[in-house]
Amino acid sequence: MSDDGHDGDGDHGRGGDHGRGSDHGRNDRRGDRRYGRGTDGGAGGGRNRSAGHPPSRGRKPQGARSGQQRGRGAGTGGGQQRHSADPARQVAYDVLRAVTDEDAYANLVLPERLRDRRVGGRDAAFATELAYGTLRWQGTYDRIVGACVDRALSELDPPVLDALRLGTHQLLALRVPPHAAVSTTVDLVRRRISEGAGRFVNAVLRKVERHDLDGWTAELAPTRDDDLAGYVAFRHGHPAWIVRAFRDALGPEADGDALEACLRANNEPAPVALAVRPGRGEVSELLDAGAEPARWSPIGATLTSGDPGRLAAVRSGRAGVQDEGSQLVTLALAAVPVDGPDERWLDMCAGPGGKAAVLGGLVGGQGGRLLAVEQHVHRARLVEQALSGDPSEHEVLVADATEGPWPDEDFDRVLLDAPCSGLGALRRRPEARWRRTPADVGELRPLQAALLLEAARSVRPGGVVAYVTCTPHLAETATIVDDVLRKRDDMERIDARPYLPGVPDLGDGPDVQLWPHVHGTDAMYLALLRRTG
Ligand SMILES: C[S@@+](CC[C@H](N)C(=O)[O-])C[C@H]1O[C@@H](n2cnc3c(N)ncnc32)[C@H](O)[C@@H]1O
Repeated sequence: MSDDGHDGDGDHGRGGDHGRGSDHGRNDRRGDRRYGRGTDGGAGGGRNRSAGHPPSRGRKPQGARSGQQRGRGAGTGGGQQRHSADPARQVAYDVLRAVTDEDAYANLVLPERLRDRRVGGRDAAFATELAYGTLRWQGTYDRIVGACVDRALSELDPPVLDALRLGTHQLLALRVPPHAAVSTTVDLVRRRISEGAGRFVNAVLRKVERHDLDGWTAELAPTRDDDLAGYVAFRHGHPAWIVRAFRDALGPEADGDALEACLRANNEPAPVALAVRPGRGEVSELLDAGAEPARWSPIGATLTSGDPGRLAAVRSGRAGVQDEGSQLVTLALAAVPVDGPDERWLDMCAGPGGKAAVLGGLVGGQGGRLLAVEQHVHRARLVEQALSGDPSEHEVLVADATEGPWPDEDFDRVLLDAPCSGLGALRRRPEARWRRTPADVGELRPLQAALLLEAARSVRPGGVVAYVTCTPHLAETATIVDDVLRKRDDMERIDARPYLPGVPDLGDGPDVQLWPHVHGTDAMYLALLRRTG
């Protein structure tokens, strides 16, 4: 797991539960069998061709599948299932089931399931592509599956729907031969659910197979000219409201191609970015261990293969996993000149502590101290861990930072890495785009504004505040800053761009918006504000 708050810790918002989503309750519908009532009729007349499948990876001899009704085995891969010859698909299906039924986070569940089923190497890579790809494209696949069945998707048994999504991904996005995509999915459904469900899935996937993604786009999506957001939402597997938010944030000059490039980047795996903790580690150590230099961050490196946990620097806490965008915005705050003392730094929303670990080292290097505040105890513990071994003076405080228990004007620099929708880190959270809603953004706004007002109260005249989010949504970024500046005429925006030296394409300023398709980072937003009086 990353130690960066934006890198897949599963919570960009209010510090919820780890390992499963807590923000959107789901009905547990296990055991509710609503796929085709014992036949394949629900698919609208598809033939049951399962008996005629060509041999493919993962098929067992017929005799191994006696007693097909697997009862509760349709769940998330409990221990009773028989060993399968197709471990990658089993793992991917386990992950989809956990995400659907338990609101789990795929990036946390996948490594567990790979370990449980002892899947490694190329199978692990294939399982990851299957699970992450299926989750990313879920909305598009649901539209396609919906066009191939004669009932509402909500009437399908969730384990069956997950299997249909998995089969659809193989048919439309991977180079799996169609017969193998269908037969392996049907085989999996027979083992994990029932013969009847297998027939149903067979019939539906035979219909999905009729078109490729372009064909389905032509059939189901609006045209690009009529409705750009609707078209690219379907074509790139995003909800339309998120597409519109990205389009607004990209700005009026950005054309449809830029929007599509941005969405395409959200569908690519993020690189494993590392940062050394100032005062504790050296980039050279990461490079000696096989990492490559980061493009711009002087404390960064990129691991092109392998597990970061194997690096001694990471294991010892001299370095951590942290998106390069997170590094750049943190370093920018530290680089702005301030007149007078520069000894007291505040990180208002510190959990799990990636940026605090960088700030602690930097302020410690000049003899100052860091106060790291986090509202949730379990996340405050992670901040402690991130800062443990840091020789500088620091304190971790569990508190609500909207009501900080410190005097006015107490700090020279303040980082507000605000709880946000996390739409800038969709690369890392494959299911997140379908869980988030516009209402989440609306709910976060008052908290973001209250925290920024508190940051303004906390910084001394001449001191500087960094307002950071891992979302480009304008309702969480520039408009929050605008609102607060209207209330605080003793705060002014600073042009942030010079404090990200060498980073190209930073727009017209004064705020900075990084982009996955332009900078290869998460879509981090940074506004720098100086207190003038
Ligand atoms: C985006 S994350 C911060 C990531 C962190 N800066 C890092 O780099 O690791 C936002 C954090 O703010 C915390 N938080 C939310 N509301 C808060 C509040 N009112 N006071 C303090 N912390 C809060 C959340 O629990 C979450 O850990």
